[in-house]
Amino acid sequence: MKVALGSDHGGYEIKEEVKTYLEEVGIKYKDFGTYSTESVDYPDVATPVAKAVSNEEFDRGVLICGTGIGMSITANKFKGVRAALCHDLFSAKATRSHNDSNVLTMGERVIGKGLALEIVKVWLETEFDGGRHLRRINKITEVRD
Ligand SMILES: O=C(CO)[C@H](O)[C@H](O)[C@H](O)COP(=O)(O)O
Repeated sequence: MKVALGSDHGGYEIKEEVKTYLEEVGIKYKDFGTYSTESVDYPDVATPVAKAVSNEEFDRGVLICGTGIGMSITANKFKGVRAALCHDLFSAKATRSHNDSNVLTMGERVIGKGLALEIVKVWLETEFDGGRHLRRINKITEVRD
């Protein structure tokens, strides 16, 4: 599995923790920035990460900002991206088994690094259940406004 990782300044500290975790468990990743706590605009980071998942260069994406909301809104504009904002373990597990989410977003101003790492772990480890959930995901793919 290859993970595309990114944050704005509001999610920088947790992004660095996630990198350490991925290294410890031997999961390949690319850090798309940001590389300091200097202020940046979250769409500028969410875009290359979501593109890398959309074009299947990477299997999954993890995006962190202050709330996780801006990252989620941006990432979900990309074809084939199912970004899920998760701040609890139940949602992190359910969004993998039911939604086959391929991008996880979190907010560093909402949760601490301990919970964030637990969320990343369960989200990376949980498989998609398929079945009725696949039918629903296919409907999402086909939705046009
Ligand atoms: O995207 C966000 C909100 O949806 C993030 O929380 C950003 O990190 C936040 O908006 C950044 O705010 P700042 O006041 O510029 O640090």
